[in-house]
Amino acid sequence: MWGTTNFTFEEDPEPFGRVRDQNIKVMCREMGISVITHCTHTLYKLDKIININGGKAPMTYNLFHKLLECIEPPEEPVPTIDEDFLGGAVTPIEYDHNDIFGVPTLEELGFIEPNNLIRQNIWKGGETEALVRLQCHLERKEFIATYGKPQMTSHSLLASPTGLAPYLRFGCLSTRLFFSKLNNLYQKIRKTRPPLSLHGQLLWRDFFYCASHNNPNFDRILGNPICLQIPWDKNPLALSKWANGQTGYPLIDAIMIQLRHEGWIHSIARYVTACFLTWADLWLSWEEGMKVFDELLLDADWSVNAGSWMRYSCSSFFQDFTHSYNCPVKFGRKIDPNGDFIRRYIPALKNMPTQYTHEPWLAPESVQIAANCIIGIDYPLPIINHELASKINFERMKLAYQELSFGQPRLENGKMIILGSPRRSTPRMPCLAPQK
Ligand SMILES: Cc1cc2nc3c(=O)[nH]c(=O)nc-3n(C[C@H](O)[C@H](O)[C@H](O)COP(=O)(O)OP(=O)(O)OC[C@H]3O[C@@H](n4cnc5c(N)ncnc54)[C@H](O)[C@@H]3O)c2cc1C
Repeated sequence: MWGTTNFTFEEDPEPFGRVRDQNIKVMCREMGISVITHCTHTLYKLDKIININGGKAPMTYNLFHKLLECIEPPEEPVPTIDEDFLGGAVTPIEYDHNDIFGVPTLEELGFIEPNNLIRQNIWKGGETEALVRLQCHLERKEFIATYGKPQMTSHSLLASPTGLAPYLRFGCLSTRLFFSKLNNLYQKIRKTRPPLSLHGQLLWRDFFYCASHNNPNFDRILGNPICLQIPWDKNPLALSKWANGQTGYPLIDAIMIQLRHEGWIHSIARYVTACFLTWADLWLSWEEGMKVFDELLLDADWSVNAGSWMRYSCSSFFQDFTHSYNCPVKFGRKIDPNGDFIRRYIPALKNMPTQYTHEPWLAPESVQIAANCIIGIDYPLPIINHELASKINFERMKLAYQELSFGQPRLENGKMIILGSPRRSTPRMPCLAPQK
């Protein structure tokens, strides 16, 4: 951390220290500058977890969680401005500070906003904003106590004024501060347990950081030892339609337009669109989806993004979980029964009667004319037949797993479960359920 030129140098205890960091230290040493390193971006010292796991990163969240019991808890955060900021601790600045040092606007930087951009000033940058959000977040005690079983509505898909991921991503909010404040709160209220608790969500972040340790190919399929080499299709046109919200499936399109306009989408929205792009519908590579998220998400994070894409495309991190949001129409009706979310982001469907908002191609011609939205002209026809595609893809996935010696699939309560092969002692594979 750079603060003054008068640090005391401490040997870095990290065996996995990055070459860049080492180079900086060497450079500083040559210049007579001391450097002190702290583990701050993650909660835990990841090399310790890897060491006690025999030099390998744990590949399931359960194992990761167990290993945490064997190492010391995260350090307490150092006192920060948040202790005082409500009390009015203000750094004196010159009256013309903004003129001289202010951040230029997008226009001043030469970016022209597209006309159709629904830009909302949702994500105000900086630590002060992060701390206010954290405070609000913690005040929502009930939400925190029952986190993991939230009642989803279409409103839940909108950016929340207490969202924190972009602040963690840019270091405006310390993960240790977040964790420690949660700890304090959990001592007072009833809590859910990881992996579903908010605590558990933060640990997912550390889990993916840990899993990507020493794996430079973590964000790609080729050469990535932890990723199943599933033979995904290549279809640049379909990829572009997905990325630009033109698949003809309103829920998917509304989410992708929201992402493009606002730089954030809800966790479940990420999951739904990831499934659609990969195993549920388009059978395109998770790598491509990850690149789009990487470009558009404000909280885009190399480890968490790639890790999540691998997980939700059934390519890695196999553990018991059931895919249940893979049908955009069915899930769309459930979460957005009145079509409010869809109309917000797809003006072409504004006047489409609610019964057709999730399947506008089924609207009779007279309804389309009355709604001023001709499907195929004003809004695209569906890019794919979901029912057919999900059945075909399901067979392809079965084949891919079999060829990779990942055991025989079986049916349970209408959902397909693929058991990991004993040879690889892989935990149970995700349930792949082609939905009607
Ligand atoms: C395909 C896909 C891609 C994703 N890409 C990213 C990414 O690039 N960066 C990113 O931070 N998260 C990513 N996530 C995880 C998760 O969706 C976001 O962290 C979460 O939606 C952020 O919203 P929030 O600020 O309301 O966080 P909350 O739900 O309030 O959670 C608090 C914090 O916990 C962490 N967290 C929450 N859920 C997860 C999770 N499933 N995995 C790891 N950490 C989590 C985040 O740091 C987050 O800020 C991705 C998920 C999917 C399915």
